[in-house]
Amino acid sequence: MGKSEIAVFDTTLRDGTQGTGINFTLKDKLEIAEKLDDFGIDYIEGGFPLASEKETAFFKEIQKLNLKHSKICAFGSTRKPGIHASQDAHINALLQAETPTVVVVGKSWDAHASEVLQTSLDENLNMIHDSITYLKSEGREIIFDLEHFFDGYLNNQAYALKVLQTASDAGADCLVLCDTNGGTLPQAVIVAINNLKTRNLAPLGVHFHNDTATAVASSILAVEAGAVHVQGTINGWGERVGNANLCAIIPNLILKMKKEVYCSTKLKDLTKLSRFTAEKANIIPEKNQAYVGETAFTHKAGQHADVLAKAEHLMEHMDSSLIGNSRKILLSELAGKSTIVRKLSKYGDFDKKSEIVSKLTETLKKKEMDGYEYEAAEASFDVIMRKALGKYTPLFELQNYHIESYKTMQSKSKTVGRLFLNVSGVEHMGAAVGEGPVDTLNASVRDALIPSFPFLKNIHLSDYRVRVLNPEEATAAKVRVFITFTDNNKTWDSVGVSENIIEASWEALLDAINFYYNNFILEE
Ligand SMILES: CC(=O)SCCNC(=O)CCNC(=O)[C@H](O)C(C)(C)COP(=O)(O)OP(=O)(O)OC[C@H]1O[C@@H](n2cnc3c(N)ncnc32)[C@H](O)[C@@H]1OP(=O)(O)O
Ligand SMILES: CC(=O)C(=O)O
Repeated sequence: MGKSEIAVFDTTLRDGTQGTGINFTLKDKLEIAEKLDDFGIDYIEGGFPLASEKETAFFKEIQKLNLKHSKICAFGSTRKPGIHASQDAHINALLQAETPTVVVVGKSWDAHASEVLQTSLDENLNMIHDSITYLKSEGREIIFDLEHFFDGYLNNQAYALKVLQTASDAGADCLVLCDTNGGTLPQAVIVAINNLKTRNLAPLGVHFHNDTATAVASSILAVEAGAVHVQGTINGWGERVGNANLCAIIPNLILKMKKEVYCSTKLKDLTKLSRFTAEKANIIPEKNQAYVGETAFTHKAGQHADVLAKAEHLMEHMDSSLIGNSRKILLSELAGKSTIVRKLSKYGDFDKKSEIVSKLTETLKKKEMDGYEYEAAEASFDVIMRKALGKYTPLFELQNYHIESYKTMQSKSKTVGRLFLNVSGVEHMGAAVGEGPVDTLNASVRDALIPSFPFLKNIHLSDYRVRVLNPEEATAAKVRVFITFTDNNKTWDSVGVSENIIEASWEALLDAINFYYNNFILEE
């Protein structure tokens, strides 16, 4: 592990869970904390112990895990007005969490002290001072979050500075300037931080929300201006539109700014960490997230694929493997010959002058004109390439299919199907009753062929999507059907287009089965 010049503070388990739709079970929280520790995050804010029994339980259970590096922090407010810190429920909950570090959040915008806490500005300072000194006397490291610091600084600079000085004098180990409402632009952040440089204060940290889509920018500029502690969440989740995204901040610090950060030796696990956390939150990760998103190194334009073929360092800002991501080149109407050469490379060496490359490029453009889309259906294009190369062996030929849907007053609709297939001159018949035509076709093929081709038992349809291409044609409109198949290990996608949804589905089904048959059965 590297040394730490900048401390990375993760609040996925606290502020992250303030994001809409982000809910973790206790087990999820513990598993995420373990992954954050493996990755080398310096501080993990585990939650708000006063908020619920689950939060309290987290702090008990996490002690049993013997984390290697991360310091677990409990989060809570300063004491209430007019009482001693030792009598305050928040402060006691923080102590009972038994974490080495506690995060105390206090008001630094005068209007919040008077209108929300409904106390005097002096009493707010006392609350901050007492809470910190009391927790320090109990042996805790204190990270003091100055809630609404940048708005406070704008509205009553003298008071915001008094809050900073009070917390620092009380012994806070780090003063975190928070943009709680997320409305501050990076230039204002820099002005404020530069103005603090001449003061004798504890080290500074920052915590940004992303309401102006500048949270990451503000975080890295703040580090440039002298902040030594940066807070954020995995995947940028958090209250309202989210927090600064650590999946962008961490590689920015390490790769672009050459800062020494403890987790630098684990950087290649960043994409995995992002996806693991998304899985725990049961959220499909944003594909276009910087660095770790599925499309962060995906190229669609033909000219870009051409550059990658000639000089890959000229078309990507970094080597995607450094953060555990990978490059993809998409097939589409925007592709050129370079993209086809790359796709054909699994079948041999071709160059842009090969006749087959021109032919396949034309086929691709024409098929896309006709409504096919291969970007998310590469199995169908693989079948096209194999046909062009003479490397395609169909599992069967269709003689005919017959599909009939019926519904009675008493029952919901059912579809009955029967088909005849020809396999090397032998006729196979299959029949099934299914929920709808695609289900029935799929089941009929399996009924006909599983006795001779048991591999079909191991693959199944996992997703089916339909898009109407020209809705103005009403019931005569063309539809595009995408099918995803899986063998529970790999997945592959195919596409079919027709005015008839059954025919479009059949086409996609054929490609999906034949893709697998040619690539994984015949060639195994
Ligand atoms: C910027 C941030 O993200 S801060 C983190 C906020 N996180 C959360 O609120 C999530 C967890 N919160 C909870 O479970 C609950 O809100 C609790 C348990 C903390 C408090 O619940 P309740 O006691 O019912 O209070 P409620 O949520 O209605 O109001 C918040 C109280 O905290 C007080 N408060 C807010 N900030 C501070 C502060 N820095 N110091 C002291 N008190 C504070 C408010 O004045 C209000 O007190 P009041 O009830 O005396 O008016
Ligand atoms: C502390 C915190 O979460 C905030 O001010 O946004």
